Amino acid sequence: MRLVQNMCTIAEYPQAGSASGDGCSGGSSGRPRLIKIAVVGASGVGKTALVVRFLTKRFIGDYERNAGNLYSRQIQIDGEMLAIQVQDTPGIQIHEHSLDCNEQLNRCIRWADAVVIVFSITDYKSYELLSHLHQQVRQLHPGNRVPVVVVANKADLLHIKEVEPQNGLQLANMLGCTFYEVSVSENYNDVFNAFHVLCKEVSKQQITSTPEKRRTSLIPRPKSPNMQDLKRRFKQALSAKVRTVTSV
Ligand SMILES: Nc1nc2c(ncn2[C@@H]2O[C@H](COP(=O)(O)OP(=O)(O)OP(=O)(O)O)[C@@H](O)[C@H]2O)c(=O)[nH]1
Repeated sequence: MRLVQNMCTIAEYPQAGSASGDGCSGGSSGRPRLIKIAVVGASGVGKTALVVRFLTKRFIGDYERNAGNLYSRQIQIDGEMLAIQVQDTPGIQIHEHSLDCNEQLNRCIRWADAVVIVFSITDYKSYELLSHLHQQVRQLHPGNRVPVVVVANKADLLHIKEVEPQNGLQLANMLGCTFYEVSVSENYNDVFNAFHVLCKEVSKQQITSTPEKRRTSLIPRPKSPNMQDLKRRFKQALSAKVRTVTSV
């Protein structure tokens, strides 16, 4: 990717959040809490453009094919400074009836606290991929409701649309995801709002789940059987048996 300013890749970025890397510390260490977002979708839907727009406010029309870069930015949400890491992922290849999710993509999804699934309204196949990707996210985060936002991009290209925006909204609702129709090229605010909503959701989850985790770890473990007691009872049982045998 070219011409990216005001951003740094993970290699340059100081590890925000936690040493444990669970993205939930901060607070006590004085560092901003870390929120990790993966952006996934078919090739050419505008994933890189979306990420760059969010991070720099700029639309840069021409990118090299993405190999999966990680970017970061700090934003303030509800008065709290958060460190956001955004993982741009390589475009997914669509096969006949299956999703070709390689290990790199799966790793990104597992790593993320939240996922943005992007499709383009000018590419029906990218829309069809949506439910497969959503399923993949749920499979890779079993028992954990990772927030997912569906972004229908290229809203400025209505004259060549292949997907009715209404269909995107309906499907997103069915999947329980927030939906945003955006034009990365023409509108920064919608892009920002999509990420903002997602960050808020993750932030809320982190805040509510952290004390829960702590409480769970404080619940006493069931005691292991007391060996002395077991031995005593065993001896008692044995001597009772011996008495029975002797008395016969
Ligand atoms: N008209 C229009 N073009 C867009 C918009 N967003 C992205 N594009 C263009 O779509 C093309 C693909 O954008 P990318 O951001 O490279 O798409 P990608 O999903 O990252 O593609 P891969 O790297 O192949 O996965 C580029 O030519 C962008 O300029 C948009 O909102 N409107």
